Amino acid sequence: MKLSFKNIEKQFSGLQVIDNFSREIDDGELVALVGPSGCGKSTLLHIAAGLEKPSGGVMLADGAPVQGPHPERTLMFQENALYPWLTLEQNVSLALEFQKNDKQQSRAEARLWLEKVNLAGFESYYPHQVSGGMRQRAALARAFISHPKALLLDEPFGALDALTRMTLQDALRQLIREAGPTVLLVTHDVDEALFLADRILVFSPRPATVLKEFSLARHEKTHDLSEFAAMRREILGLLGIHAEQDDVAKLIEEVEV
Ligand SMILES: Nc1ncnc2c1ncn2[C@@H]1O[C@H](COP(=O)(O)OP(=O)(O)OP(=O)(O)O)[C@@H](O)[C@H]1O
Repeated sequence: MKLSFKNIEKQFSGLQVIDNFSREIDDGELVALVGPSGCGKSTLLHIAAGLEKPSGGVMLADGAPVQGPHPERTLMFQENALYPWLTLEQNVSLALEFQKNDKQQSRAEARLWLEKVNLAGFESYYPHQVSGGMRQRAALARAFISHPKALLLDEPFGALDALTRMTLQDALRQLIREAGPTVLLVTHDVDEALFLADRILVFSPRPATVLKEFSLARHEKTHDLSEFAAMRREILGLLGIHAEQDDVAKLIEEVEV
């Protein structure tokens, strides 16, 4: 699905959050949105999802104006939104049952998707009985089961520790390769953006405008991101973080773990 942001403006009670944002996101492309907290990244995702209406400009999905939410454009949040009173299988299956699919068939398909995200054997567990990483795996299965044409991911792994985040990034990349949706990814983790994205948009503080765009398409990537060191430094610099500060932040993170 091609997503087109055309001269998007957004204000909330006089607060200008998005200022004339225009970009085309190609079918099957993964674009990461990186920027300071509160600059308006989630607002852009909500506009693409049809949850918020722009104050100006137009949002198009495959050339048609976005009028509201649609299962073709699936949003996934950081805090997994699994229902605590349903098992993992029921949670994943629900995405299909909502679309009036046959219940037994939906359950069978949910089991297949849970297997794809390495959760075979945990179908009848409740969310509180599994780890945060496992809950996000289930949330990924639920996001992919209805074969969305666009996936809108808002800090999907932000609440996880660094190691779990990496294994989830691998799982996400594998699912994307198989299913080929267009993906918009909001992340605070520059390494996550470098690892997953074909393109990175770095935003200014509010109102969000694009400071710089980085293309990473056609790179065969691993978690060893040393070939992107210069780009990483530049992105962090645009965000006002200098390498030494970043190292200190990492050190603090390690000490806290
Ligand atoms: N529904 C809303 N009503 C009023 N103000 C809103 C609404 N949604 C967002 N805002 C405001 O718009 C600004 C941008 O919020 P948004 O969540 O898009 O930022 P963000 O870049 O995703 O931030 P973060 O990285 O911290 O999640 C904030 O000042 C926020 O308070």
